[in-house]
Amino acid sequence: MTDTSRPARPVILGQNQYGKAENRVVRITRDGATHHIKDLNVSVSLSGAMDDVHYSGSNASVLPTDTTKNTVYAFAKEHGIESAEQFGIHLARHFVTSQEPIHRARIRIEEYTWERIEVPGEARHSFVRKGQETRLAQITYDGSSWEVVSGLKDLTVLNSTDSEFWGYVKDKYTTLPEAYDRILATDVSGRWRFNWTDDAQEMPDWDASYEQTKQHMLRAFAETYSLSLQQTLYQMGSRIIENRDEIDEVRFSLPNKHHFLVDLEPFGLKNDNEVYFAADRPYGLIEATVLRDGREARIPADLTTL
Ligand SMILES: O=c1[nH]c(=O)c2[nH]c(=O)[nH]c2[nH]1
Repeated sequence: MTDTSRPARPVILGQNQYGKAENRVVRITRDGATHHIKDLNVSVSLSGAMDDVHYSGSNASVLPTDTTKNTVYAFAKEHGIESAEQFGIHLARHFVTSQEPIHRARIRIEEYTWERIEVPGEARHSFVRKGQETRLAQITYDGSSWEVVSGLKDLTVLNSTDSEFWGYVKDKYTTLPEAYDRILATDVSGRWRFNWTDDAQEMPDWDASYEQTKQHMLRAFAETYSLSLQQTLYQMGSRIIENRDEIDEVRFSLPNKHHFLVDLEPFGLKNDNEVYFAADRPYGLIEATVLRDGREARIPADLTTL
């Protein structure tokens, strides 16, 4: 019998996934006059037995992307948003266990944080957007095992000393002067993968883990006497692996935000490492994975895809 669901052409369908991207959901929880806010951007991506819709246009296995959007909002009401990771786990489990054709769900979440504006009196419902980093989470579930990768982006940090860069390769195109006291600045983009993969394991405390991981990263940045951004990156990653048992892999993408000393000689002034030109481009881009020994690297090299 010929299989009419697949066209008799030397063409086959490859990897495919679908869902609703960037569902912006804001959940207010009221505790009397004190309100709490969670502000997420949730992207749902589902895959499984989806050949027919591509080959023949049969939608019999397709849960509409519109429904996946509605599910995000309904779950925000029904389950609340305890943490980005917990919310993503609820959603991923729901899609895989409630729809037979869906074999894998990937939920990506960006979280924007708000800080309470403290005012005299009773009112506790005003917030100011925290200008710091965006928190990230990606949850993937295939019906038996979990992969949780958390992270952050746009966390801007700067050391005004304790950074050098010298002893590098010099060829006929090298003009960079060696630096024995420079500014080191970067916008941290980092991801870390948890070794929680199974419902039988005790689940990490996602919020506590995030805060501690961020603190280790920042402290390592501040405490490392840096001979290169590469060395600082490794210190940041290894500090996390050494201190957080629940994390097996960390990947960073760190732009080297160059600060060049301005030549003030034309004005008869000496620049004693005080006045810099903050260049926005080009920038060095330093990227690496730091891994618990014996574990597999799974975070993609290009963090812009995660
Ligand atoms: O920390 C640095 N690493 C480099 O690889 C590099 N290259 C460069 O020009 N400046 C720097 N700084």
